Parts: sequence; C-alpha cells; structure tokens
Amino acid sequence: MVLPAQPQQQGAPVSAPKLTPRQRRLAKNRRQHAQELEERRKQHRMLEQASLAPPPLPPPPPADGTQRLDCPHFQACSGCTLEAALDTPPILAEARRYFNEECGLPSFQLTAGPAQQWRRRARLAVRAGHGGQPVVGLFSEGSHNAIDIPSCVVHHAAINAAVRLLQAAIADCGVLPYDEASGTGELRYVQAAVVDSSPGADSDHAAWAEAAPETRDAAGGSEGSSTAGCSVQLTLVWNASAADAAGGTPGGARLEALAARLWQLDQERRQQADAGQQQAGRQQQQQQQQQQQQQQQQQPLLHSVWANFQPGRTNTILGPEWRLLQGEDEAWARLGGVDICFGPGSFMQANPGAMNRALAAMQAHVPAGATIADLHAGVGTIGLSLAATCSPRWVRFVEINGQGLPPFRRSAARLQRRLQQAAAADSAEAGGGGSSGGGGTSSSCSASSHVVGLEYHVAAAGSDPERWCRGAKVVVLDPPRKGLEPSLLSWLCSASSAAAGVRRLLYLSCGFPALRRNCGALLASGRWRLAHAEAFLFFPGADHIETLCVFDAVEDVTTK
Ligand SMILES: C[S@@+](CC[C@H](N)C(=O)[O-])C[C@H]1O[C@@H](n2cnc3c(N)ncnc32)[C@H](O)[C@@H]1O
Repeated sequence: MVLPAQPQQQGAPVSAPKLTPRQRRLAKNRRQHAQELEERRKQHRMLEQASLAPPPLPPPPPADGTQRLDCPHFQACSGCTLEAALDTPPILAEARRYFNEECGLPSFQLTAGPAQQWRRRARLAVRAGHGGQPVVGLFSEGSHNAIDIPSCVVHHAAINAAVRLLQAAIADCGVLPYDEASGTGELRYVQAAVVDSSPGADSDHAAWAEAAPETRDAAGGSEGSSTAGCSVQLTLVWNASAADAAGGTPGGARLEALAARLWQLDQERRQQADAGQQQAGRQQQQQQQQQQQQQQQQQPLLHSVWANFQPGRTNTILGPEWRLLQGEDEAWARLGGVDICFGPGSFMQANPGAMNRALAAMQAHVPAGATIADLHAGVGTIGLSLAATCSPRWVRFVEINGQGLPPFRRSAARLQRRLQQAAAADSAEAGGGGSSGGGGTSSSCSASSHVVGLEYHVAAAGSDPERWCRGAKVVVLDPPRKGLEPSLLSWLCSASSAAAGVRRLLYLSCGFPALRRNCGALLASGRWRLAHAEAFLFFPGADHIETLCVFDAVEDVTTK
C-alpha cells in the first residue's frame, strides 16, 4: 500500500466535524471490522485452550495513517513502542522533511503492509517466572524480567504455536531456564524462524516480476495468518560449549532429550488432528473452520531443531557453534521471486513481506543487462532476486560474514538450474533460435531466462572497493545500521568510482541517521545526484523505517 506525503495531524478536533458519506462509510467499516476482530479473538481464545494452532486472523484494514497494534501485551512487553498510527512513525516525518527540504525531492512515500503477524523470525528469552515455571518471551519494559507473550500479534502464527510446543517440552523434560544473575541454567534463548514447507513449488520468476504487488506478497514471504505452507526452524541457545554438551555428556543428553520431546510433541499434535478430523463438528461453518485448522495441524509445525552453544557471561545471544538435532539442515524461503536458502545463523529479514516490497522497488531501478555488485550481501537475497528478475550479465556478491556462503551456494545453484531450464524452454519455443530473455530495449527490469555469472567473496566491502565494484554499473548497498565504512564511502565519492564504471547506487538503509550522513557526503562530492527515495515499514510497532535511495552518476544526468 502506498501512502502519499501528508502532514502529521495536530491534536484532536474541538467539535465533531461534519462527515462526508465516504467518511461515514469508512467509520462503519472500521466499527464492523473491530466487532469481527473481537469475535474472532473470542473464538481464538476458546480454541487456543484446546489446540496448538490458532485460527487465522482477518487481514488488517488498509494503511491510511490509522494502523493500530491491538496487542494485549503492549506496555508490559518491550517489543513494540508504538500502539497507534503505526504507518506514520515519528521518524517518517523527519525523513520526509530531510528529503523534501534538504534534498529537494518532491515526493517521499512510505509503503506499508499488514501491522500484524508480519514477524517471521523472533529471538525470545527463556527464564524462570515468579512461580518457577519456564517463561519464553521478551523482557518487560526497562527490566531483565522475561514475560510470556503467547498472544503477540506481530508474530507469525507459527512462531506462537512453536513457543507453546517448546514450553510443554521444557516442562516435560525438566530443563532449567537460564539465570542471568548466577550464569547457571541450561536454556538461554530460543530463535524461531518461519520457513517454507515446500520450497520451489512455484518458481516462475518472470511471473513474479510482472505480478501485482498483492500477488507478489502472497507468492513468497507473505505475512502469515496461518501456519499452512510453512514450518519453523527452531534454535535452542544452550548455556554450554559444544564440547561440554557433546553426545554422551549429561548436558548433551538433556539437550537431545529436549529436541526429541519437541519432535514427538509435534507428531502427537498431528496425530490428534488426524483423529479430530474424523469427528468434525455438526454445524457447517464451524465444521469448515475446524477442518481448515486440522489441515494446518496435520502438517509438521517444526522444520528442524538446532542447538547453538553460548557459554559466555555476555548479552550476545548467539554463540559461534551450532549442531543440528532434528530435521533437515536446508531451510528455504521465497523472497523477491527467488528461493533463498537460510542457515539458522544467516542474516534473515524478520519481515519478508516488507522485504518483498523493497525488492520489487529495487528491481524497477535496474536496467536489463546491467552488471551488479551487491556489497552487503548476507546470503545473497538482493543480488539473487535481481539475477532472477532483471537479466543482469553478472552479479558479484561481497559479505563480511562467512556464514552466508554455504546457503548462498545452494540458492545460486538452484537459481542457475531454473534459468537454464527457462533458457531451454525459450529456445524450444523460438524453434531453436533462443532468446536472451530481457536483452531488449527496455530500460528497466525484465525476467531472466539466461545463465547469469554469480560470484561471492567473503570480505569487508571497504577492504578493496575498486576490486569489488570494477565493471559494475549498479552497486547495491545494504549496510548495517551504522552505515557505510569510511573507506567505501570515500571511494564512492571519488573519481575512481566513475573510472570503474559505477553509474547507479541502490542504497537500502536500516538506520536513518547514518543514511542521512552518508547521503550528505555522496551529494556533497558532486559525483552523485539523488534520483529517488522512498520508505518501507519493516517493523510496524517500532519507530523505524527502511529507506531506499537511488543515486545516479552526475555525468549521466548532464548527458541525458
Ligand atoms: C542489513 S544486512 C543485509 C543483508 C542482505 N543484503 C539481506 O538483505 O539479507 C547487512 C549485511 O552486511 C554485512 N556486513 C556488515 N559489515 C560489512 C562490511 N564491512 N562489508 C561487507 N558486509 C558487511 C552483515 O554481515 C549483514 O549480512
């Protein structure tokens, strides 16, 4: 959904204004929506007591500056800071002022998606509650006391269901929650990542690139109101080194028992659903709803269970060592029209629906046949999506963290296979003549059906920008919150980047203050002009925006 630029509302109206027919209709819709939501919540609470999978919630109302969180844990939990007007967070007004007034851009729009159930990856603390029972949740506001958040509305339904399963398994196995004060206990945190249950079922990159935004969201990484088609890669963060919790040690035996119990509970849950289906309810509507739930429950909820070992007295959640305890090591999610492989330690956007929207926007700024350097690549999500949909000649990936490389190799191999199949189908269709699938005259993205050169380097982007960017017409920058390394920024601002052939920068930023500094330096260098900027709501409920800036080389601007 695209929001036009609009001023922030100041204060409440003094007397009730006269409403237009449209406003009256909207108000009626909102009232009805609130009633339906409350009704479904009631059903949800009743059904929750009897089952692990909650029923789907209705889609949120359109984003128009009035998105609300409606979460029962708000205030108690530290996870969200905004309760109302989620799609106009305070930082948006600051960014809009900057781009309009200081950069002279006439428009700066925000694209938002649903405010609920968008989170597909969560890290939750495991601690003992006041009564000694295990708590799996977030810290309460301003403290290190963890609280349960079983009805968290931003979590994907599969995450809340997996947490309930974990709490049952912890209790069954008598696992000790971590105690920060003494550094004792066994289970410190859990990470739950929602992945696709059957990846690659529909891998038509061309169709994705050309589809309407709503269809694209649904076709990969959409916000989830149900657990259908997805499962959870669960990581247990254990308070020991891998050696101290190796098989055969007491610690290792308890860890394995916990993972086995989780797996068994998931199986039991499916068996119960099978049995339940045979005695479906009497009334038709109720029966349909129950059948839908049971179908979801018949699928495995858990994709895999991993251990991560963190023995240090530190606030850093994850340690360096991993072990697969149950299930498969390969996990996939569809993003930007391409299947992306994720390890449990890989960088993964928590809100893939919002990332899909950002990827679609980036694709629109990549000319067909471009050469691309993706400098903060993670597992390669952006570059692979551009490779699948924009027919580049090659994409070079650079990433400082070596954990991105093994999943990248798997995704790249799968993509190349798909592109080869598409190229073969194109040639057959053209009577053997073949097609480069996008090498035409169009100046924007079109779907690839030829093999793309893909190379991945584990290195800091600022270590040798000349080498990483040489020959790349488009450079993608997606740095961490602190922004670009000084060495990379100064190279981009220099004549060397022009000599290397760089003509366009696509800068996706998760930290507005750093983006503002970097943007100021790029514009002051005289080498770049800001051609476009827009924002995406990646974390509804937080005062945060993700910003995409497109910079064009100044010599290109003057010669156009
Ligand atoms: C915001 S994430 C983006 C990852 C990826 N583009 C994606 O969308 O999944 C930033 C990435 O930059 C990597 N990174 C941090 N500093 C870096 C540097 N100096 N050079 C290259 N990569 C870096 C991080 O490891 C992380 O994977």
